[in-house]
Amino acid sequence: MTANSVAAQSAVTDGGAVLRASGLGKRYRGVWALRDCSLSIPAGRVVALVGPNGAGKTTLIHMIVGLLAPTEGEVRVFGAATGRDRVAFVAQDKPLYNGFSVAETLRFGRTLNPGWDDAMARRRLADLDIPLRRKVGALSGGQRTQVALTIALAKRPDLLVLDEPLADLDPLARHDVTRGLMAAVAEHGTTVLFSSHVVSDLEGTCDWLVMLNRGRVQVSGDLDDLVASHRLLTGPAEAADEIAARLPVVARTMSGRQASLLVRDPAPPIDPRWSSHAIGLNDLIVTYLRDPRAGAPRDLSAVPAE
Ligand SMILES: Nc1ncnc2c1ncn2[C@@H]1O[C@H](COP(=O)(O)OP(=O)(O)OP(=O)(O)O)[C@@H](O)[C@H]1O
Repeated sequence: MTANSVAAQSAVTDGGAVLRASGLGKRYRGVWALRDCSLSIPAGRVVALVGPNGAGKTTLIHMIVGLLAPTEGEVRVFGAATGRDRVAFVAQDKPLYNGFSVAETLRFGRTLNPGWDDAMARRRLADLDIPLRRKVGALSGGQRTQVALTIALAKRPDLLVLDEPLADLDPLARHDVTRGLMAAVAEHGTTVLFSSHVVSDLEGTCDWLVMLNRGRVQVSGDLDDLVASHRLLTGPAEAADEIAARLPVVARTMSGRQASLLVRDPAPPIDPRWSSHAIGLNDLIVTYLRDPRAGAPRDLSAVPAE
């Protein structure tokens, strides 16, 4: 059995999860950057990892791709704790050789990666009007991102991990990048995990959401399930405590005699003085991120535990 077929076998035996973290934690000089991180990601998803600055996103990503060793717990990728040959990673600063031309960068990639798809890489760069002769150091920030992303895609990975790929892109380029990611998933079943602050770009792009806040997982789950499982309840402020005692309240805001409660898995019927509304993705994310204590550290994953 080859290494790849062992890994593929492992992916199947890991309950269909491409990635599974259990009690994962990282401490830097006595301070926890990430703690008690347990989650699993099914294959073929586009996963958005969101969280405020310093939430632990890069730390989690670096442990996933094998650049950092956990202080506690473990993360398994395709069922294995080590070995990341089916993973491509684009780091936040998109490290490329400035002195190389784009063509030389592609040649370098082809030399290093046995499964390299050169035709796709050239086609993609031509579609993006990025000249192969241009030195990488002379490209714009957005063009560098596109070159780094093209190299990652040309490796034909089963898991593509990107740390803030959208940060230095204009709205059109962000759209192109997210469309490219979705096409990779559709064509090759690649699982994509990317961190982002650009919450407005997530809708219509990702279908799985992981929210980190102050080193803890607030939420991890299917995007549609998450949106459907939350409701915004509005009603008289004096009855808010009574509702909060019965239902899992994620966040509450008071305005005069009116209270608004974001509730997870609300069990009807509720007090008839209260009304219940659906909540959009952006409002849901912002509400969680505003309160680091919101949301029990719980995995909504559909992937069964081992
Ligand atoms: N090498 C390091 N040494 C010490 N502390 C670190 C180190 N790397 C990260 N940290 C700390 O760990 C915490 C999480 O950092 P991390 O870079 O993972 O967050 P992030 O969510 O990616 O942030 P951002 O959105 O700003 O990129 C922060 O408090 C950060 O200061």
